Amino acid sequence: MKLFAAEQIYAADKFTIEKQQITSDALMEQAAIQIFNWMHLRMQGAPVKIHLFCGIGNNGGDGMALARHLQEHGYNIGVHVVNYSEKRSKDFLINLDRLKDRKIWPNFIDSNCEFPEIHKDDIIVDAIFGIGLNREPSDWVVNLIDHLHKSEAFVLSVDIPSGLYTDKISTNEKAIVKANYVLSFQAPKLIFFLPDTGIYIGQWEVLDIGLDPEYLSATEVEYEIIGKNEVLPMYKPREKYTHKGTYGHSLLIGGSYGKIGASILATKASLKIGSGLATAYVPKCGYIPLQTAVPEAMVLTNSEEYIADISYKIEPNAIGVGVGLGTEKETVDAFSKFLDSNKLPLVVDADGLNILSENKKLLKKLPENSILTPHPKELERLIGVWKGDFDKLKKAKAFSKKYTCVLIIKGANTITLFNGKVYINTTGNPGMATAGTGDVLTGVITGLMAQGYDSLSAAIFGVYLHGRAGDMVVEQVGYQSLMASDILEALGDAYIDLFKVPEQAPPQQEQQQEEG
Ligand SMILES: NC(=O)C1=CN([C@@H]2O[C@H](COP(=O)(O)OP(=O)(O)OC[C@H]3O[C@@H](n4cnc5c(N)ncnc54)[C@H](OP(=O)(O)O)[C@@H]3O)[C@@H](O)[C@H]2O)[C@H](O)CC1
Ligand SMILES: [K+]
Repeated sequence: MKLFAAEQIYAADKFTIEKQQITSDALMEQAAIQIFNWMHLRMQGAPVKIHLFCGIGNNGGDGMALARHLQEHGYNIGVHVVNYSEKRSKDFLINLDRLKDRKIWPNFIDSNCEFPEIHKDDIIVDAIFGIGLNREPSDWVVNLIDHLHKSEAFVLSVDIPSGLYTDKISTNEKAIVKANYVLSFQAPKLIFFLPDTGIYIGQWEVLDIGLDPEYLSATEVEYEIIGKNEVLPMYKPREKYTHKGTYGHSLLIGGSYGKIGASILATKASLKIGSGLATAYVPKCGYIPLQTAVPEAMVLTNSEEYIADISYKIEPNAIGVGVGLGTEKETVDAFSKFLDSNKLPLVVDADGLNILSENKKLLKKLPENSILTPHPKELERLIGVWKGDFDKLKKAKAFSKKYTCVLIIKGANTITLFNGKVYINTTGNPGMATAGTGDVLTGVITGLMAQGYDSLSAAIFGVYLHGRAGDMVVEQVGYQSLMASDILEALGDAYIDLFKVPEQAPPQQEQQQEEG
């Protein structure tokens, strides 16, 4: 699903208004009705007090129009205008008048006013700022936001939590509304998925307000979120008259004394994801563990406790390197020599990444379209420190461009970057923050490449399947007990699930069906 920048949303508004020959306040009305339907379906006329805090722009206008619909259906509302500027938007004013026509007189709040009392069981609708925030809110608005938080009431934010910018990080965390739920128009926003800003969003849902679908589909975006709909077209079905050679040979280079488990996990994962053959290249101390734990795999060995040379006669289709590798001087030299002769794009993880960041000149030796899979600390060693998520993305994009590599930034929403585009994964859970899950991911991606997936597809699809396997197995074992081997075992279920459960219909469609 595409994630649009604020300017693209404003442009889509303009285009839709012209094409459909409607007014901008009709679009606002559409947005407000969608929110009203959402609330009404859940609240069923409950007499809970709803406090609507509305700014003076179009986000506030949405709130004012919503207030009118709630009032018309008998809800117990209090409308508060957060009067932070004299520059009220046209559609805000139209909706203010419509409220007044119905004898609803909002409470105007400014720097000199007492804030309204809010009870813990009330509901707050946050329509103070939307995607138009362009500077830090005044101190009194920050105090108001603090007042909202102190009430402990449920907060429903319109479009985005007020105080979040769409393209940068706020300098004052107190100026940001913590939303229990966000109803976002047309598409989710990038900030919902970044660690610095995602913390302000409990849950989110998208409401279709009728922006022109053709315009949206023709609009090129920098950011996409990846769910089942996005990965399904990548899937390569298994054909009848084929054999193990058809599905490629994965080579997993890694392991050292005490870290042979990493090689076992990666090698097994490459087979579990469908590689026809797999070979583990490990130091001798890994020979028996590997042959015992993964009888399906072949094993090549080198010196005793760590890899001191990388040479082989096999012809793999994909190579994953780095898991459990260690950073001994001889290993670094072996890796460097290997890079001189190797032509296949690599999947590099763990100590492979550490060696690269300690010896940056080796980065130039990586074949084009190699995949690097750092967690945040490893990323920092590669690209340097960053100031906030947007700076991190900028630096990561520049890095991926400079070395023509796919960069996978592991985290709560794992992010894949390539060729200036960013793909945000939606599967996975906190239970996966545990030893060995990265090794499994390396094996998964290597195994996909062995089967002929190009680097970017292998990265996106592999991250999705790995997360989905984690999500499926966590339901049986729970967050705390989830182990990397459990993910391995669930990879097959993740594949089957691709075709089993249709992706949930967007909520507003369900709503219309129920109502109609
Ligand atoms: N297609 C859609 O998604 C639709 C979305 N709608 C809603 O519209 C908002 C965006 O509305 P907009 O009026 O552009 O912006 P805001 O409501 O977020 O902000 C209003 C103005 O406030 C000024 N501003 C910005 N930051 C501050 C600040 N810190 N202090 C005071 N004032 C501030 C700014 O104007 P300036 O000229 O003063 O710079 C903003 O313009 C979107 O989020 C949706 O909720 C439509 O209703 C339907 C279509
Ligand atoms: K808001």
